[in-house]
Amino acid sequence: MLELNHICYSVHDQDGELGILKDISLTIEDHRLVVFTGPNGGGKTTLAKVIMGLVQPTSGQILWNGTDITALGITERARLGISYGFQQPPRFKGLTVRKLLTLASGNEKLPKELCCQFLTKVGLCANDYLDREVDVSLSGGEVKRIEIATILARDAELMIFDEPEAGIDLWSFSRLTETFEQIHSAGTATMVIISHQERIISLADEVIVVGDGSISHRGSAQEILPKILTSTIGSCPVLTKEGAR
Ligand SMILES: Nc1ncnc2c1ncn2[C@@H]1O[C@H](COP(=O)(O)OP(=O)(O)OP(=O)(O)O)[C@@H](O)[C@H]1O
Repeated sequence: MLELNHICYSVHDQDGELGILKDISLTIEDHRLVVFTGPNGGGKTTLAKVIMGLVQPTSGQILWNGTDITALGITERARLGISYGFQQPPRFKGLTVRKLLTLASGNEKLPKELCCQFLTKVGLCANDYLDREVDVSLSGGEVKRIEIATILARDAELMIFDEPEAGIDLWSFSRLTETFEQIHSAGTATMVIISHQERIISLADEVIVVGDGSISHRGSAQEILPKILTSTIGSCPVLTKEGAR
């Protein structure tokens, strides 16, 4: 179980202190699929980075399976079973896709068939990609899918995906949503997916709307989706507290 207690994160700019996350508390039970959505710049990625340990909160506490992990870095959290896929994944010149999957899995002898399965789950044909380097020769959508495959290979207990739909074609997207559904129904991992995509939002057990650094709404996809789809107030409607009233 993941618990965030009164998480705040602020930075200093030329105008003084800028609050980016403002007293966020939430609990995510095991094996749930939770979607963070909301307006651009609302704080979703920062919140995910706080969970992964890429950003240290200014105040507040993070508990993972009852252990306080607030002071732990990304490597220690990864060892505890937390995994994060970047919105814009890095490239690794000199590393092949196969090597990356092998490293992610922690199994030096990861069989080719398993590598193929991970790639198939993100809509990639293994024969075309296993021996390619994860460098600039790959397109943005390809790198994105390869990174998602590494998260699957890691078999983490908590998987955080930051806009997995970004740059991915419709065919691969459909394969990817099936993969999320399969993981969810297998009940083997907790998933936090940052997404603006209706199809992904509809998979969620719970949708958490993050706007202006706070949680403005949370509820089932059935409750939240109609508000997002029908609201026409302002540029990002629903997603203000007033929009909900
Ligand atoms: N280190 C920083 N310094 C200054 N501003 C920052 C910093 N980190 C984040 N921000 C700002 O905090 C806000 C939240 O950013 P974040 O990336 O978390 O939003 P988001 O909800 O993920 O947005 P998007 O949907 O566009 O990906 C943005 O306005 C961003 O510019």
